[in-house]
Amino acid sequence: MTKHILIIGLGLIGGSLAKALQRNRDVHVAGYDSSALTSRKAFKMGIIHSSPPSLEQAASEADVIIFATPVGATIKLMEQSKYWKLKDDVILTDTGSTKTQIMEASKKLNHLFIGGHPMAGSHKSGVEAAKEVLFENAFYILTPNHQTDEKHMQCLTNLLAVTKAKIKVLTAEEHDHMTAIVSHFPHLIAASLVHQLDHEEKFPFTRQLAAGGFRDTTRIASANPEMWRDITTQNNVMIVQQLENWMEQMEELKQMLQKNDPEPIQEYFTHAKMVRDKLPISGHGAMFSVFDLYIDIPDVPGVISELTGYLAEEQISIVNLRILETREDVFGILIISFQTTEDRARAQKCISTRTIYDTYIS
Ligand SMILES: NC(=O)c1ccc[n+]([C@@H]2O[C@H](COP(=O)([O-])OP(=O)(O)OC[C@H]3O[C@@H](n4cnc5c(N)ncnc54)[C@H](O)[C@@H]3O)[C@@H](O)[C@H]2O)c1
Ligand SMILES: O=C(O)C(=O)C[C@]1(C(=O)O)C=C[C@@H](O)C=C1
Repeated sequence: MTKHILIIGLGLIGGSLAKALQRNRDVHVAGYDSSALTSRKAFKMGIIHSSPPSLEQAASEADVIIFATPVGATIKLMEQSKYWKLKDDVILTDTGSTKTQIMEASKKLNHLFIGGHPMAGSHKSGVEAAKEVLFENAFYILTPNHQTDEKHMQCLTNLLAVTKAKIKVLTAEEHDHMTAIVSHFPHLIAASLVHQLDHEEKFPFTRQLAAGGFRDTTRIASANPEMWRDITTQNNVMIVQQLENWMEQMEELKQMLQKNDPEPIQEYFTHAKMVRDKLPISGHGAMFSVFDLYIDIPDVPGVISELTGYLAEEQISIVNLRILETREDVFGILIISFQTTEDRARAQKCISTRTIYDTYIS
């Protein structure tokens, strides 16, 4: 029997989920967005099967409703859902980056709610950025509440299986504690690093020098400000706690730097490198939204079109392309990003067999 899914909010996450859920032939994916243009685009792009004009009507036909809206809007929609005529055993769920306030709001609902958060994403937003493979190998956190039973949990897990994400069950508090450390607070650090450029008046050229290091560290600062406003205000206590821990550590770091003893300074970097190098790299997850291939290229005209031409011939799609450094007579590094590890492996093989350029994965 066809399962009717309604996704509310057709941006990066709602659109990606819609695409992935369509892999299952037995589901009908209806999509609703407060922007009529977005709903229309999603329908035209084939991301959703139908674009119902009335949210309440669509909700009444759904077996599963997924709120994929910014977390502030999600809480308001959850409130409204109390007045919708829903099927008795409908499952309500969300994709929000915070969980405590959403799970608190779920207690007032008349229907079953299971919190959700796919730990994969990007600094890009909007339906155009939606990718069917976004959640593959990433953790997908579920936060059941007191009403959740095994049957409904299994039902949602089965539905999400096509995303190829790894389901992990946590409490809302565990979720918000951990995401404050690995997702929310890093976002503030990235934004604060970018703000440092505003204070640099002596050498305006500094911005032009922002190369690999600065760009890599601050990529996430390009994400949707409204989404991050909502995340920061909802998980505020955990984030402030994290900031306090960080400031204590920065004080220790400052003291170490003032002593300027090379040994502990190297140890500081060594320990960070060791922990960073051991982080799991198998999925998109919190760490990777794209997969980079590094290629040593000579600084000669036409080399980039030569390489992209080979990839095009073998139908390997690229997501991004950038050069780290090129000087005359010196090899520069071309970084080509791919959507999946499979694409990257095919590209590496293609370039290694067709050229003499060295390729490597960082
Ligand atoms: N971007 C990420 O990396 C990421 C990753 C995992 C989870 N999330 C979470 O998923 C949710 C969606 O994030 P996104 O990146 O897809 O955002 P997005 O900005 O790409 O899309 C959000 C969509 O929701 C729509 N919307 C806003 N208010 C609405 C309302 N009241 N009714 C209907 N539609 C409404 C917007 O028009 C937009 O199309 C957020 O809660 C976010 O915290 C984001
Ligand atoms: O990769 C990115 O650009 C992201 O910021 C994705 C990221 C994260 O912090 O890891 C952002 C917010 C989400 O709730 C989950 C994933």
